[in-house]
Amino acid sequence: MPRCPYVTPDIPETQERNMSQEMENHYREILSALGEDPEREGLQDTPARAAKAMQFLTHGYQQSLGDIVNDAVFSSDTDEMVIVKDIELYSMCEHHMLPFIGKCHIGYLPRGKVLGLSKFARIVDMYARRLQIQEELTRQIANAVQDATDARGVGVIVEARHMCMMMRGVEKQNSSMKTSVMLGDFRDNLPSRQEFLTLVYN
Ligand SMILES: Nc1nc2c(ncn2[C@@H]2O[C@H](COP(=O)(O)OP(=O)(O)OP(=O)(O)O)[C@@H](O)[C@H]2O)c(=O)[nH]1
Ligand SMILES: [Zn+2]
Repeated sequence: MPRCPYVTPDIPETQERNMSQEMENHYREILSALGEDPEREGLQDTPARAAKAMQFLTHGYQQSLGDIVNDAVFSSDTDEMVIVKDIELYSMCEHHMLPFIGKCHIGYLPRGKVLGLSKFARIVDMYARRLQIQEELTRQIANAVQDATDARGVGVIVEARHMCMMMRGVEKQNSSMKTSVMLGDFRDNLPSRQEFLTLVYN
């Protein structure tokens, strides 16, 4: 798959142009299918803009865990729980390709090493900027933190509101979805799980 201009400046320019051009053509066809005139003044640049926006919204496909962690794993004697909460996320569900928007809380119990603070947000973004359902997003984030840190336990909670439930379908404006994944001590050890929930919600 061609790589994305937002993440990898070193990709061949022709590949980048091909992906943009292909998307642009499809957006033009969608506009025609809607009964619109893609050549009218207000829409002339829309296919190109929409293609660029879609490439940005899905740029996680062009990233890998190794790239974003980038060796920012540091030796540490800390063995107490670390929490990073309220990491905002913007994603799109794989069913409707409509946005779901919310936040993510991550906790882990280090085992000899800690992960650079910004990397938690980068991990969230990498998976959020791909198509999936919220449950899978939560699991992918948890597994990535586990892989990067070799922690004794990892907990991840995602809270989000889905546009496919709000703007269309059942049109419920006030419901939100909360998903969690607990690994290691967070799953097996009740006090650790409770400490995580207390630190996140109090
Ligand atoms: N579990 C889960 N479901 C999701 C997520 N995002 C969207 N959905 C649901 O995916 C389902 C798709 O159902 P379908 O019946 O195939 O599609 P639909 O006719 O568009 O469904 P409605 O949304 O009920 O109109 C819907 O119930 C959505 O609410 C998600 O992240 N997790
Ligand atoms: Zn959806």
